[in-house]
Amino acid sequence: MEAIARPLSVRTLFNLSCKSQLQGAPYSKTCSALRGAATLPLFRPPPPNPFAGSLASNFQTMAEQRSRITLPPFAAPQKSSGAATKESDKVQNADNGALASGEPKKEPVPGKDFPAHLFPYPEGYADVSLERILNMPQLQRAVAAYVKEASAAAIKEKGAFTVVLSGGSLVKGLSSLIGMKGIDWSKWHVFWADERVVKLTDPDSNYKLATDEFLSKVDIPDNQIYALNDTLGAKAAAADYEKVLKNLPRDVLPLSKGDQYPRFDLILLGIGPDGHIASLFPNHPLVGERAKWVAHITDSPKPPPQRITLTLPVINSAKQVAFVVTGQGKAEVLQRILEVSALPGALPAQLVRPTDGSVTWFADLAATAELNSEAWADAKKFPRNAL
Ligand SMILES: O=C1O[C@H](COP(=O)(O)O)[C@@H](O)[C@H](O)[C@H]1O
Repeated sequence: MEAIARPLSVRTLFNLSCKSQLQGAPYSKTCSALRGAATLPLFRPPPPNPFAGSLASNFQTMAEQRSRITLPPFAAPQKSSGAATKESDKVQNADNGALASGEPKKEPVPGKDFPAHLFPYPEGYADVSLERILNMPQLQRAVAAYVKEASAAAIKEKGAFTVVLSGGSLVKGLSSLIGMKGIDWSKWHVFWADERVVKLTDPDSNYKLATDEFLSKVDIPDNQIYALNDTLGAKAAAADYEKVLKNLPRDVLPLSKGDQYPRFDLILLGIGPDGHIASLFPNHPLVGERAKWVAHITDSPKPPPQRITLTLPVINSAKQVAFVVTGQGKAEVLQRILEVSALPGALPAQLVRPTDGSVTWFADLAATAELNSEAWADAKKFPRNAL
């Protein structure tokens, strides 16, 4: 009797609030906020449902609490019209940097004519979407399903699947692929977006992390897992990795249009709380690297200092790029990446704009807590700096 009359504890109320939202309506960020913050008014009505924005909330089931938002496209680069006359062609060429005499104007060289990291935003116009997913297990399942689909499509098209892994928190998410039916592991070729220049047995090695969590538990042939040569220093290791990529058969790893860079089927990226991707750090001259496929860094702000990394144009040549972002610690940087126009180079993740590919952001609710996605429809461009 006494037990029934006793008021519900604060913790119980919080949990009930979350539970009812889970059962009756999609989870809202109030739910996660309530779990941690006792200062919020207990009975404040929940804010508008973040899954039901005016943008296309075109994916939502009760079994998997998630919503898919297609982001407004990047501004497309101007293309010359096929029907242009000779005169208008000249104007177009002049606009594009060619002199009227037909002699090409010299391209300014990053690092020489202007600071390497202050180049303009790349002119990609990829499809970008954000998958906002309730929690870690659901996010891991969603990422696994997406990777499986990408692998099936690539194997059907060219008999091989080239997938690039990052290190860090995203690797755990790949464990949901283990035991999945219908994946032809024998056709997988695995690479790294970045690697720390340490022994492959070192706890800091991205290879070791992926091997422990995932690669040792699936049947990918060893000679199709392209690890760093850990007997070399950073500079030589980057050159060696680039050589490995260049020597692969082109039916496994084709080149992008223009034959300049490799075109991976899928690149999986995490982001650091500073907005770094792979080992391309904010305002580091390496962000402006154009000539190399793989570059080295010896002063990484995040330890260990010596690393190798794919360069930005290689990332932007991929068929599909997926970001996996989880946890409250990433909420602020995700908001800046998706809603604020930073100086080019200040947030390397903003420079991921594949020329002929798609970008999918997989993020849990904690990581999306700071987004104002309801207002995105009005901004109609990326980043949505009008917000
Ligand atoms: O150092 C690195 O950090 C990033 C982000 O890692 P996270 O643990 O914060 O998710 C990672 O993507 C990169 O590959 C790694 O070398």
